[in-house]
Formats: sequence, C-alpha cells, structure tokens
Amino acid sequence: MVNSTSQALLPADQARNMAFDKILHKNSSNSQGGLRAMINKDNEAHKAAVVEYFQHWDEKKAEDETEAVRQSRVIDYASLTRQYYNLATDLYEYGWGEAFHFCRFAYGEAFKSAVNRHEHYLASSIGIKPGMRVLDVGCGVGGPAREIVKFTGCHVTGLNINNYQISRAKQYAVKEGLTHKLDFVQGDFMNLPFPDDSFDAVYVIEATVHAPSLESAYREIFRVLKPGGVFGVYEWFMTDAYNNDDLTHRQIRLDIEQGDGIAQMLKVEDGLAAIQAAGFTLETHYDLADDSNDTSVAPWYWPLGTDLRYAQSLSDVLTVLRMNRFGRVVSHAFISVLELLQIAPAGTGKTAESLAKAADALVEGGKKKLFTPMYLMVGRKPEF
Ligand SMILES: CC(C)=CCC[C@@H](C)[C@H]1CC[C@H]2C3=C(CC[C@]12C)[C@@]1(C)CC[C@H](O)C[C@@H]1CC3
Repeated sequence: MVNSTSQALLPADQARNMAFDKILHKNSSNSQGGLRAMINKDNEAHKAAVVEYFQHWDEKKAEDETEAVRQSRVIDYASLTRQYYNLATDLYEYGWGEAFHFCRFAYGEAFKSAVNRHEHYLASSIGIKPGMRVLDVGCGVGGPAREIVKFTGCHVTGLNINNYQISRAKQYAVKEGLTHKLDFVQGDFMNLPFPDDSFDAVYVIEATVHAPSLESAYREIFRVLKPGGVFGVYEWFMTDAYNNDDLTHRQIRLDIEQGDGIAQMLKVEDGLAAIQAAGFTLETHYDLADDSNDTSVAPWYWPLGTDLRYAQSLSDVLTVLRMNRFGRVVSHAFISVLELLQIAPAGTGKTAESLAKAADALVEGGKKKLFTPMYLMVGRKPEF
C-alpha cells in the first residue's frame, strides 16, 4: 500500500485556504448549523469546492480503478479532506448530530446515549484521568471532545484540517462553558503543530482513515505523545473478508471512499502493521463491530438502513428518520428543490446524493462484514 509522506502547507497556501473557507461559509458557522447553515453559503465558492472534491470521483467506477487514480487521490488528500468537510459538515450536523462517528447499540439504549458510550469506552480504554492533557486528532465540530472532558475531567485539544469545523467547535465550547477545558486548533495531522512529548494521551475517532499514509500519521501522534503515554483509535478498515478482486466488494469500498472523503481505505492488517511500525507497543486491538466482541442488540449501521424496529423511543424514530433510507429520499428531494430555487448553493444536491450512496455502501459493507468503522487499537509509547 502507498506510503507517501507529506509536507506542511506553506503559510501562503494556508492563508489562501482560510480566505476561501471564510468566503464559502460566510457567517454560517455562527448559525444553529444543519440546514440553516447549509443555505447560507457563497454560491460561487460552493461550486468551486464541489468541482475540487468531485474531480477525484466523477466517472470513476470500480472496474476502471487504477493504482494511478488512487495515487492521485492520495497525493491530494489534504484538499480532498478539507473540501469534503466543507461540503458535508452541515448535512452531518443536520442528519447525525455533533459527534461524527458510529457506535454500538445496547438493549434499550437511545441513539445519543449509545454515541456517548462509544466515546466513554475509548476514554476508559486509554485511561484518561482528570487533569490530563489529551489530543483529539480529527475532532470534527468537537462533540466527542466535549463529552470526554465532561466524562473524565481532562483537558482536550482538538485538531482538525477544516477551518469551518474548528470555528463551530469553538462556538459550541463557548456555549457549553467549557473553554477552560478545550482548545481547538486548525492543522493537518500529518504535520501536527505541537512540540514533541506534549500530551499524556491521544485519541482518534474515525479520522485517520483520511491519511495518505497511516504509518506516517501514527508516527506524528507518537512524536507528540509523552513517553509512557497512550494512544487509542477507532479506525475505519476493510476487513479480512474483503477481496479487492471481487468487483462487488471493490464497488462497496469505492462508494464508501467517494461519499466519505477517503483517498484510500486500508485493511486491518495494514493498520496493525502501521501502528507498530510507528513505534507503539500494541496493547490491545479488536473489532467492536465483530459480534463476538459485542453486546449490541442492533448493528452499528442500523440508523442508515431501513429497519425502524431498533428505535427505542419516538425521539429515536424522529432522529433516525433524518438519516435512514426513507428520510434521505425525502430530505434530498427537498434539498434539490432548494437548490433549483437557488436557496441552497449549487452542488448541494450532488453532495447529498454522494452521501446517500456512501450510506448505502456502508450498510452493505456492514451487512457483508467487509468493512468496520470501529476497529479499536490501543498502543503505548515506550518510556525509553
Ligand atoms: C467520514 C468519516 C471518516 C466519519 C463519519 C462517520 C459518520 C458520522 C458519517 C458517515 C456517513 C454519513 C451520512 C450522514 C451523517 C454522517 C454519516 C453517518 C447523513 C445521515 C446525513 C444526512 C444526509 O441526508 C444523509 C447522510 C448519509 C451519510
């Protein structure tokens, strides 16, 4: 698999990206988020973001996939990831909430509780204690960081490549009175903007799948972790059951990649090799989506599917109706009408369609056990 290294962006490029993101999102980061934020964008900048993101995927089918095409995505991972979240963040917040990750569902457990429990599980797996300095790599709009601060009493620094997500995360921290416990920094996890040995613990929730090289990303995490510090990650992987020569499998992987801003998704074995090559002592690793490790009564992908029988309350039904197949048909038709009336910016419908395709592929990949979004790896940086 590819093992490219990356270089830090020049200050001029960073300033240009920042200026672009400001024009694109106008003041929508101050709004309530979701659909309201989605309609408050600059049309021309949105069009440009759509072109920049979808140039990597348009007309690309599983049967035509070449190593060169995959490599071009890997080289462009930074802009691909940044533009993906420029386009998808408001839809995520509208449909899913403020924590951009999957979770397991126990008996009687409502959607929000299950999401929070998944975060608590990672925090306790890496032994986060009050007062620790912790790094959240790829923090989204800060939902998990806020929950982990409340759950453990630690301090969390959230890092994210996307300026819009960082401004939303900062705003939520102010709203919840948590600014003394939270910092949010814009940056690329391939070049972490922190000195060596800065953090007691580092966690990643479904983010380093965007990396051009998992080993290099983990090496950066190793560098900023104090000796003896612990790193825990919920990683997205294709499982051992995935066969790249099977076109159906490959199409599922490609649809997940295109609808989720992923340059190249790896297999479990690549991840296990990467974390150890980065220098970590691997303390534990297992797939939380694997039934034998699992206390779930519903599969992790159920909110995206068609099965409403797992809903625990009316509120769950209403939440899931924004995410699942039925809800997607209605909300995406509504979004396309908004775009036609020029209320939503150009390309909003295309983004929604691409997310819907990814959602179907995630469900399919989950059902066939070809894919997991929750492979847990815990590694320690040796003391000496
Ligand atoms: C992309 C990575 C690495 C992590 C994000 C995981 C999930 C939070 C997202 C993956 C697919 C997303 C979709 C939605 C919300 C966020 C995800 C579940 C929607 C339900 C948002 C509302 C849209 O109308 C449909 C989306 C389908 C995909």
